[in-house]
Amino acid sequence: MSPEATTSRGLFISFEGIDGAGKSTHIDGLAKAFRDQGRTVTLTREPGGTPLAEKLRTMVLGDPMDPLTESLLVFAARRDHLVTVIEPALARGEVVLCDRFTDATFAYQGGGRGFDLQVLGTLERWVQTTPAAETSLRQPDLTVWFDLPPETAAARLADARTPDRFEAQPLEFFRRVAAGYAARAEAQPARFARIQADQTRHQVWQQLTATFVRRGWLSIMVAANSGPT
Ligand SMILES: Nc1ncnc2c1ncn2[C@@H]1O[C@H](COP(=O)(O)OP(=O)(O)O)[C@@H](O)[C@H]1O
Ligand SMILES: Cc1cn([C@H]2C[C@H](O)[C@@H](COP(=O)(O)OP(=O)(O)O)O2)c(=O)[nH]c1=O
Repeated sequence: MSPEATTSRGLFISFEGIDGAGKSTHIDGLAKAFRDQGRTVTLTREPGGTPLAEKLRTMVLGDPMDPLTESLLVFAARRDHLVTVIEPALARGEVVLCDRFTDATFAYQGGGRGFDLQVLGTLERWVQTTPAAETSLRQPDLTVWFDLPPETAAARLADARTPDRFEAQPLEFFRRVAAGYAARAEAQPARFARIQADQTRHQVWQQLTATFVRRGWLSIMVAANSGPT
């Protein structure tokens, strides 16, 4: 497929998985691949992506709080991020690569913390209903889910960095988070691409690019000439 044959509309792609799954390792390479194809890329993350949302991120990752407070803060950060960064970038026809979005809330606050999924669903509808969304609810066009056993992720993270409030959680917490992701993927299979993330970096990259080439979003040539940065 030639670069010209790929889509040029705005694309909203989120990346999900438990801590240590390998998202950060691959997102920069994907941004470069899209840029090599002439696309403008907005590379962003949640919680965060705006000055206000980054302040909320610092609180969520650092300060003890109850699960409802935590859920309200991540959704407040998301609303600011969505209306000031994501929707305008999509309206300009850009590729938005977002390190985590609402599936993380269902997985971490819902699965990990055991918080009420119906309340999360209500907050999701409030926050992601935007005038610009084609349907009334803004969702990613694709969610790339890095799936791997929590034991493998923990081994990767050991000594890698100072743990935040989530990374410091026991293995059992991440088993519940992983189950939360699996439930979201099962409920919305068309939106999810599951990546077997317990493979080598090269194999993970191959799975990722195949996912994008299959959808006509990356050309085979660009994918073949790129890799994790
Ligand atoms: N396929 C892989 N095999 C082994 N180690 C990996 C792989 N992918 C990433 N890593 C390492 O695992 C750690 C966590 O990866 P990272 O990309 O930061 O995960 P995440 O952003 O999902 O938390 C890093 O030290 C990274 O170098
Ligand atoms: C977006 C989001 C993230 N989180 C958590 C998951 C992660 O542990 C943490 C930050 O995510 P992440 O940016 O992946 O962490 P890092 O930069 O250390 O790789 O926030 C939630 O609990 N709920 C959410 O809605």
